[in-house]
Amino acid sequence: MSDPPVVIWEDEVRELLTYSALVPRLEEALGHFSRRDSAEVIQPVRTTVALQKHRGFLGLMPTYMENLGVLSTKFVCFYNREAGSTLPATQATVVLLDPEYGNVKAVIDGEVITRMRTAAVSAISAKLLMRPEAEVLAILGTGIQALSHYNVFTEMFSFKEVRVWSRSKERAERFRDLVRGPVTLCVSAEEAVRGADAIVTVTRSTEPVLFGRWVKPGAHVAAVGACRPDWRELDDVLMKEAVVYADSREGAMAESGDVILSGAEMFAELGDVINGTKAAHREKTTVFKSLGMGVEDAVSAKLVFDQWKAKHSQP
Ligand SMILES: NC(=O)C1=CN([C@@H]2O[C@H](COP(=O)(O)OP(=O)(O)OC[C@H]3O[C@@H](n4cnc5c(N)ncnc54)[C@H](O)[C@@H]3O)[C@@H](O)[C@H]2O)C=CC1
Ligand SMILES: O=C(O)C1=NCCCC1
Repeated sequence: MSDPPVVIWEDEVRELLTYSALVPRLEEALGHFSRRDSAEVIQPVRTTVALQKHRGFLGLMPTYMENLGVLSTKFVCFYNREAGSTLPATQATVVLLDPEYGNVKAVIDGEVITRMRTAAVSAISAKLLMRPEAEVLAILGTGIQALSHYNVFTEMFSFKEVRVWSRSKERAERFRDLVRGPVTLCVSAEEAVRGADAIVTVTRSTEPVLFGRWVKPGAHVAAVGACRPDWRELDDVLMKEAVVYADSREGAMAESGDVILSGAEMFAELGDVINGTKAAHREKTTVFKSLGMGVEDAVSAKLVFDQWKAKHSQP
């Protein structure tokens, strides 16, 4: 009989996970994923089950990384909530299994993992694709992901200004009160992004909120929301003018309205750039379309579990 699984919940995950430990593991995982070597990664495109009555979806994200000895799946529910709803946009849990025996080793809160690994991957896209002299960051949206993106982008880069836009003045002010650092609140998305060197879109919008005509040539955009084939955050002009990168080519072709509906060509995966098989076009306007991948959750969960074991084996 195997031991019962350990349960590692939100406060403990927050304590165990740091961007400095997470970022190199995610870079390595993105590189492994793009090599398409089944001993390194088996990660099918997310399966989604519509929760029509609740305007949501259940996403199942199984992943096996043989060389790392990691078998996991994330269950993530995400919703297209009514405007003004205070219910969460996503809820997630990661289950870590023993690949040899098949038993569940740990059930881990997926909220902190989702917010930190998503923001960390956007920061990796900026590390690879943003101009090194970048001074101004703009964030569209002021929710959970906006906060984690603010945290990791200001930890990894030295921006002179961080601008933020929300449709609601109250939410923008709450965001300013929550962050540890300066932020300029903007009254429109256009005001926030005009002249910005890096732009992060982290809204629940299903229509474009960022338009190519506002974007400074050579800027880098990390587009994180709009994870359904008929949802948009970016307009056709931006998608067609930019060099487009994604976390997963298959994921973007199946799930990204910005990619599918614009007909934009996808140039490369981030992992291709990490592996040196595709160029990083820092000199051009670039879009990184993030959908989220199981490998990101798998290496994050392994890190949490390893740290948890180290902490609990201490005398
Ligand atoms: N790519 C990935 O790996 C992941 C993507 N996501 C996606 O990122 C987005 C943000 O997630 P959270 O920060 O957790 O959500 P949240 O609910 O905490 O924040 C959403 C933000 O979008 C704003 N918003 C809602 N509707 C809008 C509209 N029509 N126009 C402009 N702004 C609007 C809200 O005011 C809020 O500031 C969601 O679309 C979510 O599905 C979330 C997790 C992972
Ligand atoms: O990868 C994830 O986790 C998510 N991706 C898109 C929608 C919400 C969660």
